[in-house]
Amino acid sequence: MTSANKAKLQLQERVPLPRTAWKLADLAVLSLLLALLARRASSLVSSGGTAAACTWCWVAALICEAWFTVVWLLNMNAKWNPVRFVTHPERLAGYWAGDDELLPAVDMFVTTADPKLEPAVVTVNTVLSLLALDYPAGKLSCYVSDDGCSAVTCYALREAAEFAKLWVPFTRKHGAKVRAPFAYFSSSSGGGAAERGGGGGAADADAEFLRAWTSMKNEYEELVRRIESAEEKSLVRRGDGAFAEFVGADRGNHPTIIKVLWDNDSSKSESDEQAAGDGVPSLIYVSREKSRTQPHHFKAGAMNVLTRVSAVLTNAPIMLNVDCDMFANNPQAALHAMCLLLGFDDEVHSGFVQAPQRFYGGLADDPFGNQMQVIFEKVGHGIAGLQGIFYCGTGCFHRRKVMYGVPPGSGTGATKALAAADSPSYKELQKKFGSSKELIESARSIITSKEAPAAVADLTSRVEVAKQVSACSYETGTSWGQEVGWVYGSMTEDVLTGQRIHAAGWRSALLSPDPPAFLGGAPTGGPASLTQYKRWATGLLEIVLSRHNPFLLSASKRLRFRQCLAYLVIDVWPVRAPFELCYALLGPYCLIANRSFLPKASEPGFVVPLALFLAYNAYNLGEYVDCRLSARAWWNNQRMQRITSSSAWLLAFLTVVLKTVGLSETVFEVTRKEQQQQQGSPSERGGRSPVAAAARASGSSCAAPGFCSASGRS
Ligand SMILES: O=c1ccn([C@@H]2O[C@H](COP(=O)(O)OP(=O)(O)O[C@H]3O[C@H](CO)[C@@H](O)[C@H](O)[C@H]3O)[C@@H](O)[C@H]2O)c(=O)[nH]1
Ligand SMILES: [Mn+2]
Repeated sequence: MTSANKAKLQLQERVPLPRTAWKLADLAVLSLLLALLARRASSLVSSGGTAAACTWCWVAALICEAWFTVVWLLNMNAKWNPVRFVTHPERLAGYWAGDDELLPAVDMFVTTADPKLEPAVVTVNTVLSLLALDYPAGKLSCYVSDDGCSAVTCYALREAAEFAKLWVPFTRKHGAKVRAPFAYFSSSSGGGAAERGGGGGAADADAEFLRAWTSMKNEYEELVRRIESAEEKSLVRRGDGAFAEFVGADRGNHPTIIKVLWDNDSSKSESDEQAAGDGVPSLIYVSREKSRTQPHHFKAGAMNVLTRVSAVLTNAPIMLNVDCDMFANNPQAALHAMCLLLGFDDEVHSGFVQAPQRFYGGLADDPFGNQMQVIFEKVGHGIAGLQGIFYCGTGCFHRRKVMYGVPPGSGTGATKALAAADSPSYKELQKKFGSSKELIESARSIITSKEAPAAVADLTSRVEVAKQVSACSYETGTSWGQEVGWVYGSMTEDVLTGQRIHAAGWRSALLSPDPPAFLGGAPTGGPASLTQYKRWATGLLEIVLSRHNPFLLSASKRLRFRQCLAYLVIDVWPVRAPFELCYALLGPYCLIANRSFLPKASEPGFVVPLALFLAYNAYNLGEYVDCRLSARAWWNNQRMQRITSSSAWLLAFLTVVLKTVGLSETVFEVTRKEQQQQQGSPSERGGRSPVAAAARASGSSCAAPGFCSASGRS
């Protein structure tokens, strides 16, 4: 083994997590389920059709219980061999011999769709946290897709680009632990010298830091104030023409608007004494063309436009995508991800790198059951041990070539020469990627894994080309939305797209550094949360009923069988609804009709359902305890599970039935994002917070500037 390979191995470790006791518990519940089925089947046979209504109940119960057993088996499979990935970003320097130039570039995508449901301040915080990541700024570019076509969002980002010139150097200089300003100012302290490690000349340094902190906080509050007072109409009317393109633009019908808000390259020529290192990453605003006559495919469509726009501008080999409300919580997130993208001997192991969804500001004990901590912990790590974690739509690093449909094995080592030899023809590329010459050339360089093409010198000079590839009609007759890019046809484009990648033979890696790489917002209200569950369930059933059904992919492509079963754990959500509802109604029905669907307490057979009830609930509660969650959270989630199943999942089931018979269409209902504070514990985040203290004193529940005033909106 070469020394380079050794260094590679050390960037990450794949650590199997032992769970012998859990496996025994899995089997115990399974045997009880089987015993229940066996007893029920045998008593049905022996009763031989006496007492018709009773038999009817028992048959229904048998069918439901058989289904529950299938669901249990699916979950068992998904959880059986969990793994964890440990990443060592500090070793990256050794890997490259300290030459940052060798780190791959990353194009970062943020999507926003509605300035009302997704306030611009939220998006701005996400963008700022990405711009301030610990990574060479010249290697990062941030693209924001605005499906809302809002001048306010564009204005907010333009202001954010200005603020970033202060913010990025500030966070780097002081080693800020979290780089979304709202989270930083609600958790850090201007007087917290300890936070920065103290050291010699501490008093002077402290005074200087306090000055810098205070002035930065003022700047941020000013930024928030400007954004919140910005008005669509007056911006558009403004004389300077900066927002001229928004005049008369209707969000469902308008030409493409692309604005280079900041070009990192230009910072190098500028003698800006503020700019530390190589300055601030580029920031590009994109509002793709919309027309009422063309489908726009919701988020998947937006992601594909960003993929193409970035291809003709910066063409980074790695793409990071986050939702507008999901900020980078760990400044080293990109470096940790690189450990997984570069750290395997064979890149097949990390076709993409996904951080589990974690939420900030969530309600205590998860009353709406939408934080899904146990699922991510148990099923997430379990699937990571199979072919790899699912793509969750946000907090994910993709290889561009994987998105372009390149199968594993091409372009590495010995096969590299081969791939170059049968480099696809211009015609083939045109058929797949569409007519743009620039896009075809950039795709060719990605597919053949040639050296990264020289970056475009001046981003603005390419805007016209970028507009061409963002047109509504660009995808017509190409492979976009099918074999290339984000896949169309499901409300859960993320699961569908990840499935295609796994079916191509790639594996994926789970990114779980401490602190978590990204934090997002979860709905804090019942209806929003149920709407979200309904959309997911709709999308999942759409997948099951399409040609992307996991069984078909497993039979015809390289989706592993156990991974296929793992996908089914979530794919069957809506299908669970009718069974769970039926079983829940059996009890009341039997009470009213004076029947029973369970053995009487005096009968010996009673012990099986009783033991199952106890074992199943103890198992579930045990999982919550294992994830350091409260019994209250367990109870809340059990309750929400019943509600979700009999409302959101059931409606999703019916929606897809209606869609299948051609009576309705499915639409993506955007989740409302709330402006709220970061609720990380101050001690964990580094010290007391004067802002929080002030907020407490004034009786306000919100500590983050700019996040209080508007919370009444939701
Ligand atoms: O037409 C649209 C609709 C949505 N979005 C964006 O898509 C993202 C996700 O939308 P959201 O309403 O927040 O949905 P969630 O249910 O919270 O999202 C989860 O589920 C989605 C699939 O249903 C995934 O795409 C997301 O990444 C995942 O976080 C947001 O950034 C939106 O701005 C668009 O860009 N265009
Ligand atoms: Mn969301």
